[in-house]
Amino acid sequence: MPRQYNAGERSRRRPMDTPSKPLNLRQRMAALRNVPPFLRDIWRTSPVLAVASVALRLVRAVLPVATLYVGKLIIDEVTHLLHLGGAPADLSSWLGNGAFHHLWMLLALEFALAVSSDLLGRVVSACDSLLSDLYTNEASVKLMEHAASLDLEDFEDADLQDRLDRARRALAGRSMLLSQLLGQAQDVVTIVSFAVGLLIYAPWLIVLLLVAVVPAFVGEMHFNAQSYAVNFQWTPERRELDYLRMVGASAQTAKEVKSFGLNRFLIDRFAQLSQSIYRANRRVALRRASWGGLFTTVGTIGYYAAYAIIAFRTVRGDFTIGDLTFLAGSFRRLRNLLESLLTGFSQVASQALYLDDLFSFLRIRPEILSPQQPRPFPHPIRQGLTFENVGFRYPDAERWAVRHLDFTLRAGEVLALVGENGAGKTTLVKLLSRLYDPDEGRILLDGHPLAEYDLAELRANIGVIFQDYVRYYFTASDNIAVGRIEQRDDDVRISEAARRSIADAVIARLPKGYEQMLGKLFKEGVDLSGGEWQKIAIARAYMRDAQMLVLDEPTAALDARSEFEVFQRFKELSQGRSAVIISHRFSTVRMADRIIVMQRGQISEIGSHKELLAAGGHYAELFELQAAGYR
Ligand SMILES: Nc1ncnc2c1ncn2[C@@H]1O[C@H](COP(=O)(O)OP(=O)(O)OP(=O)(O)O)[C@@H](O)[C@H]1O
Repeated sequence: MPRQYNAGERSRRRPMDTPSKPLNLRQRMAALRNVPPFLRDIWRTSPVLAVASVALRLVRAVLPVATLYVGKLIIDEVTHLLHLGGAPADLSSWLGNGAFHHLWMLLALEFALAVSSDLLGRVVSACDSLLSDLYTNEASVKLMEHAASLDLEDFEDADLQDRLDRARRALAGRSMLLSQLLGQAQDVVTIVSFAVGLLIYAPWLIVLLLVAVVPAFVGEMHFNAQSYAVNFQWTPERRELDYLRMVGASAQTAKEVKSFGLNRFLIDRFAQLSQSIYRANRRVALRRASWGGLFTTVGTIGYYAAYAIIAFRTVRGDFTIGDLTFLAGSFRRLRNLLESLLTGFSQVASQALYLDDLFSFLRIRPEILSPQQPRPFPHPIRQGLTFENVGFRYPDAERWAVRHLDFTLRAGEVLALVGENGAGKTTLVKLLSRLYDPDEGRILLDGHPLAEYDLAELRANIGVIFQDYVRYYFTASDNIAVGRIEQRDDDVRISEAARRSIADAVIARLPKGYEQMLGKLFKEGVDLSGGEWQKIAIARAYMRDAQMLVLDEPTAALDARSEFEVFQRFKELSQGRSAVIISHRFSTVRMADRIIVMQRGQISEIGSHKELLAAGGHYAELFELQAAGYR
């Protein structure tokens, strides 16, 4: 059974979770569910680098407290030596004096700790950056592969384009997330080590500490979520900025933009849009700065309160001078660490929101799939392709693009489709090559629904050249080879395809022949005329052993002689193959075995050129109209 749903249902299959207002705490926390799969992906990227980074960070995490403690011991030792008196006169007597041995040992230890910490830091960042690069590369490939698996319909969906855009940005920015997460883990260990020291000496300082840092954390969480919401809301505009940038400065558009004098319009529109985005960001940035300033001051007050208490208790004789430096240092470091941990956590939480975009994009599943057990594809096709009451409506469209299509494309037959603009010809072609599935009715190939055949095999057997074929900025040879990219190195096949589509004469005139880079994007590229590009594109159809050829306005840009020649060859070569040709030129159309006339998405007439002329209907009217132009 074909899927039956209306356009509304289809657009609802991927509801957009647009955070038009700032997300609440639960939603923000919920995004953290993306962290474990992210870490799993990182682990898979390179277990060796991941282990190295974590292990080295663990070692590095306890170095600060060790350093601070050795510092305390040094100060206590110095104070002790001062009390003993008998200071040495110069450095050499210092070095030789056994009484200073302990002090020297401590200094050497602190030096060793400092050097190790620096070196470990370097190695850790090298590991992180290698791991991030690897992850970004792998995830980008995954993103491309996934995008390639989606349906054409998905690509025509603006919501999906927004999501893809955010997924790409998520990927670009998310490599930092790894260092951040591992840095967080390292900070936790350091914090625990400092907190143990503080707990032994003065447990109440811990409470003071929390009071000092929590406001900053809450503030950060709030503003990070707001930044994300702004980013989310402005995705379509950001995509428009990219688009305007492209239209304003690209080889494809320069000709028209210049002759219409569109630059000012594009630049103004760009400036206006970017200014609006800037204003939205500025609002958040300014509020963040002012609240952030206030919260930091609260933290500083907490620190100095603690400092004053410790100083007072040292004077009272509860602590040594060494303890004073250790405690004040611990408190300051702990505060900074806690603050950065909490800020980091809120950043991780907001990065996790961006990861949501990446993962949710990767979760989108295509609907046009091969069946589990495909039916063997017929070689040759015997009965042909039958449309049974086929209807299709584009997502969110009110109108049916095509409806009640009932006809058979017989094996070996050349069928032409004619009809005015928007009549549904291209839609019909997209349906028969299963770029879309019908919303109504069914399409059968040799009596079985198209969906029962393997998708790749079906497409390999139907060679379609669309009217908006792509001009690849590749060499001439590769431009033809895209019709069957596995045969890219088969020069004979490529030149044969060029001969059939009369692209061989175009290529013969190129300075580097088949190796000539086409288009003006890359160095030494040569541009072609519209008709020349078209001949190259038609050659792609001949690269395939397709049993069915579909040419959607293949000759629109060809001159009269070329068109005639292309069709002569096409007729010769499509012997035994079925073909569908869409054309507005009756000189082409009349060569077909049968002609389907489409009007407003429906078939109004079917027959041979002669039959249709004799019937005196819409076809005859259109034919007369064009013929009159030549008289
Ligand atoms: N991707 C799309 N999304 C929504 N509507 C579409 C889309 N493509 C085409 N349509 C609409 O579907 C109808 C049929 O379009 P189709 O491209 O099949 O016409 P056509 O006969 O090939 O026209 P032309 O001769 O201009 O190429 C038109 O009304 C068009 O506006």
